[in-house]
Amino acid sequence: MSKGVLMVNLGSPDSTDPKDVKRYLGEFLMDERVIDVPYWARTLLVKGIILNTRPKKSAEAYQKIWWEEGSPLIVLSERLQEGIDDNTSVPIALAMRYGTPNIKQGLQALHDQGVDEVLLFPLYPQFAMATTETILVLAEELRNEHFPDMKFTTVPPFYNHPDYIRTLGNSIAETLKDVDYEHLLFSYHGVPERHIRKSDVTKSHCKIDGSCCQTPSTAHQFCYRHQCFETTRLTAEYLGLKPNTYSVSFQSRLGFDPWLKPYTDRTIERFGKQGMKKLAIVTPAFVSDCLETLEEIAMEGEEIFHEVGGKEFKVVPCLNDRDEWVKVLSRWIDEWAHQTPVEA
Ligand SMILES: C=CC1=C(C)c2cc3[nH]c(cc4nc(cc5[nH]c(cc1n2)c(C)c5CCC(=O)O)C(CCC(=O)O)=C4C)c(C)c3C=C
Ligand SMILES: [Fe+2]
Ligand SMILES: [Fe+2]
Repeated sequence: MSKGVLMVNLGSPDSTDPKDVKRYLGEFLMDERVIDVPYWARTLLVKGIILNTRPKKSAEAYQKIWWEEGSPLIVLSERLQEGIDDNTSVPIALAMRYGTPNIKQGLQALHDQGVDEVLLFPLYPQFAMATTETILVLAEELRNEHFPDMKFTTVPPFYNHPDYIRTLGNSIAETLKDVDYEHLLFSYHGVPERHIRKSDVTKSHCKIDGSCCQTPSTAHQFCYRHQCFETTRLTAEYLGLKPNTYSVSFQSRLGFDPWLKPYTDRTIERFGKQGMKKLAIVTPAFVSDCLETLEEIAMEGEEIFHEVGGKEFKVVPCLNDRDEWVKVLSRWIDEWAHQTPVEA
């Protein structure tokens, strides 16, 4: 068998034109694992309400962060792919869950190179129904329909992998080396609380309270909230952070349902109102900088902090194509590619 890798990230609109943003948001938000309500209700909500108002506002936000080469998320994912490509002989394709290049094109590119054993690599440290699961489900559907002879293996969420924690920790330490800060906020993309309950395989563990995510359970294999707390705990341990000098919050909520709390914008505001002057922020749910880090955190977040009296606001970049990260991922891929199959 011939092996290859399909790395998958979220995706971006093709341009900052509101029409392209609308097409992208339509594909994204009509995904039943993102807006997880019955089809008729999703259609009403997305096509009847959100797509009539949000594309213009989102397009303006994208215009603030767009690069000459295109969407930062896609450009940075491509740089990561190129870096890995230089470090391994295994064919690597890159795809986006929404927009282009899509997962079917990625699988086709590997198929055209003679690959019949694919390592599916969702570029998300923590599992979520709206990210990891939707990639794996779509890839499986495409395999059944178009690539029946392909074999899939999946990279599991790496939220607690020592290589990931070390790389994240080193990136934070390097960025904050000469920065005087009072608090480090770990801001993760939010999800509706309902998603956490839906992904609970025990159907009773996740209470979304002060203790469930710290109490051992098989539910944690699919608990985004637990995995965010673990990434934070392990990174803080690696960096030797003192208690009360760091905390967790969740950003980017959409709609009126309760999402994971505390919310990042309100946390930043509260810190400023309490008299904090110097805040540092890291966003470990994203491996590539994107709209949510470059605009929502680095621009809006800083503005909120300054409005309430904050002075210094330092954002740690995502791992992007950081040399140490490229080497870690190349090694993971090589280890998978060169392992000897277990004889039956
Ligand atoms: C950990 C990663 C992500 C999770 C979990 C996630 C859940 C989630 N997102 C939305 C709605 C939107 N997200 C948007 C942008 C966006 N989301 C992620 C990652 C996760 N989303 C990224 C990397 C990005 C940036 C994409 C880019 O092009 O840079 C947007 C679009 C922008 C906007 O209009 O604000 C929406 C909408 C939901 C509803 C959800 C879980 C249910
Ligand atoms: Fe999102
Ligand atoms: Fe939990």
